[in-house]
Amino acid sequence: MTFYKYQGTGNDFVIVDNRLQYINKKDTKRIATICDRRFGIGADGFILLENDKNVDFKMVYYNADGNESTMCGNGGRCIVAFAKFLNIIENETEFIAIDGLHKAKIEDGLVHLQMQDVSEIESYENYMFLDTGSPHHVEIVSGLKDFEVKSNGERIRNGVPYNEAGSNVNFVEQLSTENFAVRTYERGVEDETLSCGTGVTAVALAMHKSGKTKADKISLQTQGGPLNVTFSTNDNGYDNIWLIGPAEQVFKGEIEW
Ligand SMILES: N[C@@H](CCC[C@H](N)C(=O)O)C(=O)O
Repeated sequence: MTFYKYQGTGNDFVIVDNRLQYINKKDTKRIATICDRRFGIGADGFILLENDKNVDFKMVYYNADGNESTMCGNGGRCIVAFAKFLNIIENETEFIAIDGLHKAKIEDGLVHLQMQDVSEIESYENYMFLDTGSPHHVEIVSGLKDFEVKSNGERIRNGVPYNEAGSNVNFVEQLSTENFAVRTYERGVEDETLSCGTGVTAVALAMHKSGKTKADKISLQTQGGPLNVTFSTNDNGYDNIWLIGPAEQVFKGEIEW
């Protein structure tokens, strides 16, 4: 099996062209081993590019634990770069993922991915919760650089109200009016990753909703580099939401499936 490795601000993925449907998608153990950093290739997630009748392609996303999961924003940006590499698309596309249709474009070397509209943002005393294709807990902390992301993220992800289904957990520090630093504990990786696309999208909307910023173009500094999120507001919430950043092929290889 030929695989490709991509990274988007350090969130890394093994991507396979499965248009001929030769991957056994139920083999959770095999997918988890491929993502294992010591016994496999190593990745935060595994992505299949498949054919779709109506749009350019279909994205199927698995977390590093081998289970199919909800939307991955950085993975979405990486699969757009992969589709261009395979000559399936030029610089604009429409594809389908688990949360629905996504438009995307490649401009000035950056992949712009349109995310689903968001109407519900829950606000609590210490945190906010919203779904940007994947579920995200957003919490402001001070001293983010030295914050214990893994232990706090693990406790929140497994605790009330998320329990077994879990949530991704984002810790945020405001750097300036429209610039925020973010560190994310990812469900399904069960650790901090260097970046999370649906996570920074959730942070941008939560910071706007809570009045921490009035900007509709927000910069997010992840451990793996900068991302931008732009959006419009409407009576119901947020639409025209775009996640913007780099996506790079880092190598290709062959393994036995
Ligand atoms: N890395 C992701 C999010 C992937 C899904 C997540 N781990 C979950 O299970 O919700 C991103 O870039 O959005």
